[in-house]
Amino acid sequence: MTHLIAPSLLSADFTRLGEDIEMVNRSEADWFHVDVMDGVFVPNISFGMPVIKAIGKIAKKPLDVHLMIVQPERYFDTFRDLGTYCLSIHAEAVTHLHRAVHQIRELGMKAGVVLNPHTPVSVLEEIITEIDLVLLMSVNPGFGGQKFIEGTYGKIGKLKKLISSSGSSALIEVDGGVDLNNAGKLIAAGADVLVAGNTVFSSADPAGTISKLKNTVPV
Ligand SMILES: O=C(CO)[C@H](O)[C@H](O)COP(=O)(O)O
Ligand SMILES: [Fe+2]
Repeated sequence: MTHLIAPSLLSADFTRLGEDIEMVNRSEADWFHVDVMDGVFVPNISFGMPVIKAIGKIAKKPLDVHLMIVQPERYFDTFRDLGTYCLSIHAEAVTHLHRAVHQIRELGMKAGVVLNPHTPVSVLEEIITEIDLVLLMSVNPGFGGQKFIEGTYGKIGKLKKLISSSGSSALIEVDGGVDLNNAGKLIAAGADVLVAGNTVFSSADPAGTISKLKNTVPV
């Protein structure tokens, strides 16, 4: 499978969000990455249901929702109703991860588990065959435009080993500080999905940058 690109709307220009969404619709991007922050799990608040509802009305590509909230189980139904394709929850935010991922799948969504930079891949050992995606944070969550953590390459390698040795078909997504310099190395390490916020939306040619990310070759 060729890698997928998921532009993060966190870095979009909210005064012209509709235009930025239309740009992504027309671009070579595969998914919309939607970052939901509650000011408790992470030290920032992003946007909530009315904004996501508006995004869903015009987005023509699947919504890849990254929940950075405590007790995410409270909102699984709501995110399904908002048209979420893949719902990712932090391993650090739930006590009963197994129950939570099954609830997500039973609602008809793909289930993703997110790991903060300090959380080892080994926490997924007993659940890797029951999830659709692992989202590795390559920055500490909460803000766009942060510096990529270099240890992520090694973590992707460990995750790849766990996935292949278990027979899991989970995708590996990398989120935070992804740019045109590290994309090729991330794909070579085994990343299937690259999230990019600042790199896309602060560029002079966002659609062109998405195209460059999409056509990046492993190095
Ligand atoms: O989850 C996130 C932050 O918590 C964002 O998806 C991520 O930071 C993307 O932004 P950038 O590419 O600018 O780093
Ligand atoms: Fe994210």
